[in-house]
Amino acid sequence: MQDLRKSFGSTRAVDGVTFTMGEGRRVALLGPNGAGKTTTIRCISGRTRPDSGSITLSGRPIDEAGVRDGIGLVPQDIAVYGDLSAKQNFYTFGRFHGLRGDKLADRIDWALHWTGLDGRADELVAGFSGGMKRRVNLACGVLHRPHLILLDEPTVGVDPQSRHRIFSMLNDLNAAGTSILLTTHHLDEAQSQSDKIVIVDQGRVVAEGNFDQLVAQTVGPQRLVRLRVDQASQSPPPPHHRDLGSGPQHQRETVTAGARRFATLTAKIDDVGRELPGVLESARQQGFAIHDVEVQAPTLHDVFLHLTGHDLRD
Ligand SMILES: Nc1ncnc2c1ncn2[C@@H]1O[C@H](COP(=O)(O)OP(=O)(O)OP(=O)(O)O)[C@@H](O)[C@H]1O
Repeated sequence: MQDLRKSFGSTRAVDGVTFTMGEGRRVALLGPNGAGKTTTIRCISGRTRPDSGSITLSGRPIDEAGVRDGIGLVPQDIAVYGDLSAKQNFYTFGRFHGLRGDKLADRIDWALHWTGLDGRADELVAGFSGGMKRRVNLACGVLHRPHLILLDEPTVGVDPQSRHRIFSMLNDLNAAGTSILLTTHHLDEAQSQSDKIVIVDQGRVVAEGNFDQLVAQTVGPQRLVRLRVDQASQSPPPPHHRDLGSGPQHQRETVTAGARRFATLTAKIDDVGRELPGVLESARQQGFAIHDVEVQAPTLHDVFLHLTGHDLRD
């Protein structure tokens, strides 16, 4: 995708988006509400006409006859027929995708098996749970064996167990060579379900790469060390800033549990093996009894904040 642009009136929904995917890859478009993710997906699927820019699939312009046949779209809103059974939905969507005869019958069997709905094939979808409806929605978009699946927020409103199941289904397709482009505003989903993350904000790509590359490009390898210390022996209480020997550090909070007072001290270090012993020793020399140590690696949240200056949920 090269320099894709789309405005709605004065709103620049997509403002020059460029990225590549690669065959068989799993790419996550990560961004807050209104970042332009859905509009990007809709431009690829042909539901929205971009103002400018180019999209190619396996080297062919996406508007060329037949190219979009290799794409499967799974929309954010569940778009299946509640008054039809799972099997009837697969039959109907299979026909939309041009399947007929034995091929259609084979794919209906496959979809029922893939969604785990073999035993509920003839029940009306309206009576299904949210997670089951999502699975039917997913299968309806991929009945025709697309090379590329576009998934717009595939797990909105589903419980963690259903989420896990949906991603396991997608992993099966990806393992068989299908490329997957999904939009999400879940940091954990982007990190665990993709081998490349494209971070979008206000219609623009602000960074792309795998998680390690994004961390290296932004916050770097710095770890946050949290020491939970016992202040019972400290008299008078420690000042707010303490020298733990490495990086900036400060006293974060003091809590009282019975007669004991606990405080959390923090330090930032680059090399856990080399610097952590010094931090612990420094706290010990200052008279703190250490209860707990937590070392926190940079997260995608830190990366996003670093890049955009705001939280993903702002
Ligand atoms: N059909 C439309 N008419 C007018 N404005 C639109 C239309 N579609 C999208 N927009 C606007 O374009 C911007 C980008 O919207 P889009 O839905 O692409 O973002 P998104 O990242 O997918 O957000 P969400 O996570 O909320 O779905 C928003 O400001 C949105 O209000």
